[in-house]
Amino acid sequence: MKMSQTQAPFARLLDAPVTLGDERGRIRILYEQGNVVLKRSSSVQGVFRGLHRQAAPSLQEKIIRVLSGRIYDFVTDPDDSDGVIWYREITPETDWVHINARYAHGFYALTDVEFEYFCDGRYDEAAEESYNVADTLRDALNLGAIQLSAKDSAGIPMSRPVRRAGDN
Ligand SMILES: Cc1cn([C@H]2C[C@H](O)[C@@H](COP(=O)(O)OP(=O)(O)O[C@H]3O[C@@H](C)C(=O)[C@@H](O)[C@H]3O)O2)c(=O)[nH]c1=O
Repeated sequence: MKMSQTQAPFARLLDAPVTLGDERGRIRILYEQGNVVLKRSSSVQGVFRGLHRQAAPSLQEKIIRVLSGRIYDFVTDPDDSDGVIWYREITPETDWVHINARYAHGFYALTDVEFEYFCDGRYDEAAEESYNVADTLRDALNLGAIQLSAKDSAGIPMSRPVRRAGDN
């Protein structure tokens, strides 16, 4: 990976080796070494990314945070037929949040948002499962317009109860 050494011995993340943009915003891969990847995505208000999960053996643990803006973050265990979709609000004041690899994960941008996430496990598009929960969330949370990518629109439709984490 290309690093600046202008203030050796400190290295700085230089031009991201991969920048992927679309109408929702962009993804930058800031660091990738072995199974460890650090990514940052920007999304405009109203974008929903997810729900995504990578199937075994391409499991992916994630540690996420919000750098600016606010999101509703969502997880559900697709293998639990009685499962619910859990959500919580995450802002820059929230600490890093761990997302277990068994969960399908996604978020809704309540404002324009910069989202950063560390993945233990490489990106494997062929192993990715995508669940479309847009209608479910629109009904449950009154979210208004939801902007999805074509890929996420084609995800498996999923309808489950939606619960705020911490509520029983
Ligand atoms: C995430 C990612 C995407 N891509 C490519 C695939 C595609 O052409 C383009 C956009 O990909 P996506 O639409 O899947 O990007 P995105 O919707 O931002 O996907 C992310 O969503 C959040 C909720 C997560 O939990 C992440 O793990 C990841 O799945 O970028 C990579 O090459 N590497 C990556 O690591």
